[in-house]
Formats: sequence, C-alpha cells, structure tokens
Amino acid sequence: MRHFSRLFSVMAGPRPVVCSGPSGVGKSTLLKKLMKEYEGVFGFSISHTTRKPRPGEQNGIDYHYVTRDVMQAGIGNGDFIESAEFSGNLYGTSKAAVQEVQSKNLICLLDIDMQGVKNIKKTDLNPMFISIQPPSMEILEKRLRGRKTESEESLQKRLQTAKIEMEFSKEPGAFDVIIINDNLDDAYAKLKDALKEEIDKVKKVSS
Ligand SMILES: Nc1ncnc2c1ncn2[C@@H]1O[C@H](COP(=O)(O)OP(=O)(O)OP(=O)(O)O)[C@@H](O)[C@H]1O
Ligand SMILES: Nc1nc2c(ncn2[C@@H]2O[C@H](COP(=O)(O)O)[C@@H](O)[C@H]2O)c(=O)[nH]1
Repeated sequence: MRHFSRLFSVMAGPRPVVCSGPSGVGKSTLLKKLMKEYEGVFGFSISHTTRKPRPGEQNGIDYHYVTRDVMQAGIGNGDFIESAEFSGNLYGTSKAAVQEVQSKNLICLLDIDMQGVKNIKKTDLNPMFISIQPPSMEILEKRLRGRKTESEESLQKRLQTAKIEMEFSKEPGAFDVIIINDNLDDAYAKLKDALKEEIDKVKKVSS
C-alpha cells in the first residue's frame, strides 16, 4: 500500500477531498451541485461497487458496477487504494479512478464510508476530510425512505451503520470539517467555503 500511495504524492496536484457521512445524509446531492457549479475544477473518483445500479444510475459515471469475483480479483491485484464491505456490498476506490482525476489537475472528490476514511488515512493521499451530518437520526431516516432506493432490510442496516458513523465522526481529528446538512443551500454554502482556497488555486492555474 505504501509503495503505490507514494505515487499520489509524486503526482501531487490539488489536494483531494474526501466526503463521508451516513447513507442518505446528502453527500451525492452536495457533490453533484459542486461539480455542476465548478466544471473543470472538480473530478469525481468513480468507485467500484458490487451493488446493483439504481434507476437512473449509469455504469462508469456513478460507479463501476462489477461482480464480487471481479472486485475481489482487483483487490487481490492491489488495484484499490481502499475497499470496504457496506450494507452487504463491496465498495472501493481504485488507484486508476484517483489517477484519472489527478492527471487532469482537478480536485479529486471521494464519496466514501467510515472504513474508507480510516483506510485512506493510512495512505499518502493526504486529502481534506469532510463529514456531512444529518440534523437528526429522524431526518436521516426520512431522507433515506424518501429516496425510495432501499428495501426495509437495507434501510435498517444503513441506519444501524449510521449510528456507528456518527460516533466515529466525534473522534478528535477524524475530520477536518463537519457540515450539518439541514437546509441544503446553507450546507452547500459551508461546503464551498471550506473548499474556497483549493478552488481558487485550481482556477488560478487554469486561467
Ligand atoms: N438538505 C436536504 N434537505 C432535504 N432533503 C435532502 C437534503 N439533502 C439531500 N436530500 C435528499 O436526501 C436523499 C439522500 O440524499 P443523497 O442520495 O445525496 O445522500 P447520500 O449521502 O449520497 O447517500 P448514500 O451514501 O446512500 O449514497 C435524496 O433524496 C436527496 O434529494
Ligand atoms: N469505502 C468506500 N465507501 C464507498 C465507496 N463508494 C461509495 N461508498 C460509500 O458507500 C455507501 C453506500 O453508497 P450507496 O451509493 O450504495 O448508497 C455510502 O456511504 C458511500 O459513501 C468507496 O469506493 N469506498
């Protein structure tokens, strides 16, 4: 892991950004807004997953959808910076996904769970860690149900995991920035504010 992770510091472009937080808190919603407003500044690290695509999701855009065998072979080959089992499926960030974004000198955005955060901390990627949090567990459940993507079983698993993720986020030094996603516009403004310095640097280089 150390050998390959050194590659990222050698390539050093803009500092990557890791966004984490309970399922349904609004990470994708916030990151999609960011990429829409700042085209040519951010690039999304497209993860691999063994979960099935949801309606509207596209292979190679939202995720690389693969079988467990393919994913496990890739992990065995050392193709992933990190990987984790989440709610019955495998998820992982490939080295290629991050390199693809960094080679374009874009700020690499990673949307990963708590296990991914812990594992990325062991590498030389050196991202900014941002935790997106719900105003309450009740509101989180309402959002997750409202999205209509989960079976009752999957929803319950995700809510259980959310409690553990919320506890982890309280650990000193776990995250650089904590944003409560209550009102979406307010949360988005806070996210932009946290990233302002990096955004300005990328804009300056590309102007
Ligand atoms: N501030 C907000 N107020 C109300 N609804 C919101 C807010 N932010 C996001 N949502 C809604 O909550 C649902 C979950 O959001 P989203 O899919 O972005 O979460 P996520 O954190 O990316 O989840 P996952 O980790 O499962 O991918 C969506 O239906 C989204 O429209
Ligand atoms: N450790 C990783 N976690 C990841 C990755 N890609 C996504 N995720 C996290 O999985 C859950 C569930 O996502 P969903 O799309 O099925 O709702 C969520 O917390 C994501 O942040 C990854 O590459 N590594």
